Amino acid sequence: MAGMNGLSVRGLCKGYAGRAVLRGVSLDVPAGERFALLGPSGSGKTTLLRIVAGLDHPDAGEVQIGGVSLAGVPAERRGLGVVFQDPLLFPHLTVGENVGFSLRLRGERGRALRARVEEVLEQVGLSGYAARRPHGLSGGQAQRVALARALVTRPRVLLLDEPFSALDTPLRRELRGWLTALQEATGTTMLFVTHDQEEALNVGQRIGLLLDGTLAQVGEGQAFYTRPASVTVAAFFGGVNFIPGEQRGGEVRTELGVFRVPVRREGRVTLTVRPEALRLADEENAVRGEVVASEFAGTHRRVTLRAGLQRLVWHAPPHEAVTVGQPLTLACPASACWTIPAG
Ligand SMILES: Nc1ncnc2c1ncn2[C@@H]1O[C@H](COP(=O)(O)OP(=O)(O)OP(=O)(O)O)[C@@H](O)[C@H]1O
Repeated sequence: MAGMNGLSVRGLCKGYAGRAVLRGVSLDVPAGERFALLGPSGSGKTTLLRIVAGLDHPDAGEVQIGGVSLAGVPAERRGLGVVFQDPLLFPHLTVGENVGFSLRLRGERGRALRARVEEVLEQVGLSGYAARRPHGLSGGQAQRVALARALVTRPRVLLLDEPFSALDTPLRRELRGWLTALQEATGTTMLFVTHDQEEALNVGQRIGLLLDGTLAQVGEGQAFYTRPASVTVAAFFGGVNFIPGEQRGGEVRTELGVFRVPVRREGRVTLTVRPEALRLADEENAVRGEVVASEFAGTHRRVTLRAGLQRLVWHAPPHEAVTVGQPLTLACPASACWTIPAG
């Protein structure tokens, strides 16, 4: 039970013209949580959001809020607020009229309506903007008006589909911080769709990674780096070191030697260690090899070590003096190692 305003998605399937886009997606977003749905272009994020919003119908599965199915409930009666990448404001209406639009549709008028509109405009940092027209607004302001319009009816769940993708990076960062604070103030359950990892990590208290219509992993941001569920997930988050091995308990036997790891398993595995976690040291889990590449990459130096048939990538400090051809010993701290069951 996800609480009164918790969102649940159960076994959602959707295809277009015989091509599966969602292949049985189940997801629980507890009441009051900010959940980021992350995935590359075409992974099915928008399709999932549109089904939750009631703008599209699933082939199978259902959506629930507070444990109650929304099957057959039209979009406008689902108690949702939706924000898209395009703010979609009515150009001929004022900011206040845009924000109050859905309240008017519900028959609200007069002072109560104006007071509620002013209240949400203040929440999004635009008090005093009610009489303005949309055309004079900046991109960030227009998107905040769209958010005010979504919040004005006090939705049970707020859905956002790439709301900041059209804006430049500094503004995007600012709006994210501001959205997070706003969500904390209102306690609204939030599903935030993005293709941007940094944005997902920033906004989401938890993240769901959607790959090819399937949730590849759901959890806290850090787990995608330190405890990836698959090689694909690890690679999506910039993992590059994958070493086949045979695990017994907390040790993995590989071509590069025996590694101590913080997870116990038995059988064939892929050992992975983050490139930024390697250390220039000769200690536990050390790998000796020869540098075959050393490239300055701005925030770090990308060093490739060859050891036997394996390659290990290390993100060294940017000004570390490492040259091609030199021997090098790198330690893989046990706490930074992880294993993924093979096959
Ligand atoms: N109405 C539709 N008719 C046919 N195909 C569709 C329709 N809607 C989506 N698709 C296809 O479904 C796949 C998933 O689309 P979706 O928009 O859900 O992905 P996405 O993860 O949101 O990607 P993007 O970030 O590019 O929007 C795409 O291949 C898309 O072409």
